[in-house]
Amino acid sequence: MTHSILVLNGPNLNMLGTREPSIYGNETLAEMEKILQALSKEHGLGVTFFQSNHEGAIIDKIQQSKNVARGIIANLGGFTHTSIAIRDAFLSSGLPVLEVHVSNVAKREHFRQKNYLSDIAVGSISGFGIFGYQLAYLAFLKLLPTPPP
Ligand SMILES: O=C1C[C@@](O)(C(=O)O)C[C@@H](O)[C@@H]1O
Repeated sequence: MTHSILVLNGPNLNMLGTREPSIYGNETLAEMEKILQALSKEHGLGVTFFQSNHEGAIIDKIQQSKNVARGIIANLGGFTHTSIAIRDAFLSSGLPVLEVHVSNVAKREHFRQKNYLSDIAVGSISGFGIFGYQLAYLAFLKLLPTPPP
């Protein structure tokens, strides 16, 4: 869908709801998608979803989103801390990116403090569970000009 926000989730985020609930909570990706779809209906800014456990598939999706999506809400999971290639794909797309993390990454292990996305993102939301995706969507409503250019 053109002129939409792409919600892009990386590895292991398909396991939300059952994955380490003490860290990531009990809510699922499907529940998050339902909430954002309702927001999209209310506000008229389209939303599409993509999740992959594969770095190349994520890069392909970002490349395909150039001149199609209006912005990306991205939770890259573990790739946040490792992937220069995904960072490069975002830069090449020219799309505004809002970073989301379900857990508060700043409070966690040292190896999670390396982040290849945050300095090229418009902003980052971390530690609010799946509510973070909602916050990012609302931020895009503020940031993007209406109607689309
Ligand atoms: O997979 C994830 C999930 C995460 O991105 C989050 O949403 O809190 C944080 C990452 O460090 C981790 O590898």
